[in-house]
Amino acid sequence: MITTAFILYRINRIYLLILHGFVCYNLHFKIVHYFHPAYKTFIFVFFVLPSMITESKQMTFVSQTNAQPQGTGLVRKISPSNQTVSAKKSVSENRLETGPAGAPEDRGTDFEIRLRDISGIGLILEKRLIAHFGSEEKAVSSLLDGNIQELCRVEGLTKKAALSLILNASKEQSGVSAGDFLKTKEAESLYLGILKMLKKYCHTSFASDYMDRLIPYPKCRLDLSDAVSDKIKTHMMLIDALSGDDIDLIDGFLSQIMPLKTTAAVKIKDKAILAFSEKTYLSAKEKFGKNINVYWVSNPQECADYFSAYTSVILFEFPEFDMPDGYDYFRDFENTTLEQLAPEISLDFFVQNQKTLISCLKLAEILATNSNIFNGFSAESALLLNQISKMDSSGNFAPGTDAETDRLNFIIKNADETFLKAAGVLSKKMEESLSASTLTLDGAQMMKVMSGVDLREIVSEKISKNYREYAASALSEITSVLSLKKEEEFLIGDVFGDEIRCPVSVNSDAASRFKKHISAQIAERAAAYKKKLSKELSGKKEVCESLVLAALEFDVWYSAAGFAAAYRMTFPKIETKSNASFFSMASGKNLFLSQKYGLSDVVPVSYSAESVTILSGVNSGGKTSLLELLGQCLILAHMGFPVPAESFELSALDEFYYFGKSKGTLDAGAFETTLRNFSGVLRKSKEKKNGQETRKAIFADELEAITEPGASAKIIAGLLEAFCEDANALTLFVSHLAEPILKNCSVPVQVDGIEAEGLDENLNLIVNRSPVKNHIAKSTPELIVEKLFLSSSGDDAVFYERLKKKF
Ligand SMILES: Nc1ncnc2c1ncn2[C@@H]1O[C@H](COP(=O)(O)OP(=O)(O)OP(=O)(O)O)[C@@H](O)[C@H]1O
Repeated sequence: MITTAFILYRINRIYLLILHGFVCYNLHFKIVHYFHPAYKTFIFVFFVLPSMITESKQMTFVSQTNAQPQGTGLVRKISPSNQTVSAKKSVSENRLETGPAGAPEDRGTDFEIRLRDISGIGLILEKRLIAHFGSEEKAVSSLLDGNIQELCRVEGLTKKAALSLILNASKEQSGVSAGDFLKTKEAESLYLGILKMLKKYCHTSFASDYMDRLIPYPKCRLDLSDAVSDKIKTHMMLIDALSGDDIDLIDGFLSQIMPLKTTAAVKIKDKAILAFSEKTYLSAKEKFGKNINVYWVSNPQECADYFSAYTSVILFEFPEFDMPDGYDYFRDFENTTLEQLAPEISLDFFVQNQKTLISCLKLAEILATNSNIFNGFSAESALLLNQISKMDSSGNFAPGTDAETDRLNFIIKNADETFLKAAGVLSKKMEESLSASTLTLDGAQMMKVMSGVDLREIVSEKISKNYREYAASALSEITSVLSLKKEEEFLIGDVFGDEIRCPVSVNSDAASRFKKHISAQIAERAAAYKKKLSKELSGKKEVCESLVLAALEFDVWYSAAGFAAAYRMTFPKIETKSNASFFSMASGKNLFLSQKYGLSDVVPVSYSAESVTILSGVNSGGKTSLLELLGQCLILAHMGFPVPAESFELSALDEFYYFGKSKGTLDAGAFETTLRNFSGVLRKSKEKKNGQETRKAIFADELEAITEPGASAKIIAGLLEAFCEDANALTLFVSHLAEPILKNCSVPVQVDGIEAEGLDENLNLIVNRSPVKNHIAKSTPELIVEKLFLSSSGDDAVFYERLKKKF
């Protein structure tokens, strides 16, 4: 009994506990009352009382705000003004407010969210999130802001998991989830179909992921959809104001924006810190070891090895032995920063994210001239853009930004070719000169040759004047082609070697000495530039991070507005007070058909209905498409989005039930499930939310397929009768059985119809896609059979003809 009591205590169910207590008491006092008399007190003090306290706390919290229980420690206070999808009460201008909106849950007032309140966050993840963000408040903010890039950096958190946490946090914040409005699987797939289309307009994965957080809100939380409407309206106005060229530019910039890459673990490979004492080694290892290799050196040989293995050596102290020259010494270890040791580290963030940052800055620049959506493009942003644009992909000068670096790079690139070319010209001149010469030796010269002196020496002497002249001209040509400075000109003096040879060759040692000198100059210049740039950019990282976040968030609303503009959508008018359940649509176009066939090929449909209606009509007349379109409009309207119609008015809803065409005819399983579903809908009709009756739309498409036609008509009639009794239900059933349903219905039900007049010369149905009010339309399947017969041949035509004869 104690065990059971304990289990009940753990699950905090006071009524079960009291029941348990009651049973125990009976058992105990009637049967085993000779047990210890303190048992009764024990049960009450240790199980009933704590349970009552906990339960009463929970009940207080639910009745107060539906927010989470207050606790100690950190929390994010959320006020309507700082919610990501702002819960700011801004009544849409399209709202027909004939009275106060349905009582929203108290989520709109200040409340607190703790990490553990968010579904999916256990103890370990809670700790990791706090460790990563520095505090629980920051972690909660990050979740509510949907900062997926940062969340993905939390240990063990995949993108999928981070997205799911963001959705859960969003749900915790608003108190509602998509499932509160979308009550059937088909309603959910309609919503997912819309999201899929919407996501195609997103330029960044951030925006695409964010779209999952845009859900249809029930009547009691339409304040949240107002915030969405406001955002989309602002961005639609922006799109209207932009020129086609600007739109192309914005689209291009947005497509370049990627999640920011972090540089925390960057390792500098060409630098090393040498320590000559254990103390310095340990401190340097701890402070800089993550980014720069640190070595404890104890002898000159080791020291020399490190000097030659690394381009740059950093010291905080000197050894007792001699060491090579060429190191960077930092006297004040404590105050030396990583950026001072390796300026390229702080530059790395800008290098790695250069494309994204430039795109964001250019986007900010273009938006600043067209709107006030971004906080203006300041002189600081312009400077930042200039600085970041000057870098190449390694943080060096980008081509065209430093004339001297460009000149030096040109030399490196063209030196070998220029030397070879000059050597070729020189050789040719020498050849010409030699072939036009004769050599006459005097007696002394002949004696020299005979005593072993090389004839080349004598020839060289003879032609040296010419050679010097030609060589000088070749060097001057090199100087001019490579735009060499005086000191560089001096360095190429021996590029053709010391001796006169023909053909003339390039002295590879001299050439590589020269190139080494030029490369050193480039490196020196790059290092100085990096140092200067990293100093200028230090402290700008946070500005850049918020700029990128702003650009990503811009993409969310800009893409949503782009989607709305592409399908010429308009904002609906939602009636929140009227007792009537209705919708009224003018010139609507099914989004899925528009996507498939193109907007201009879809015929606009107008239709309005209230309470309970049957929509009858011709096969292929567009009933399913219309029902789907109305579902799209209901969902989008409750999301705060515009709808694909010239105008759309509706009574606000809490729930949407959509039953698509049943796939299994005469399937007992499908039949039973459908009846159970409707029983659930009717049961819920009687439930109240926040003291208000639940307003719902129930759309069903050809429900008759669930069983044989006669029985179907009876079942549907029964369902419609039940819905007629519910003033809060907006019911629209598409059916080919309007007449038998009416016969079986004890209450009058409105029937509208889509009727076809025949086939046109292209065998298209001549049909008015907008239903005629109070009209039972014939299904006229014979028209479709006729169409198939006329458009086919051979065996197919024989088959269709046979069917045709049946009518
Ligand atoms: N508004 C429209 N504009 C253009 N084409 C349409 C429109 N509505 C429907 N169609 C076309 O008609 C086809 C059939 O439409 P739909 O399935 O909605 O008709 P239905 O009345 O439900 O037919 P059935 O009673 O046979 O199930 C669609 O696939 C589409 O190609």
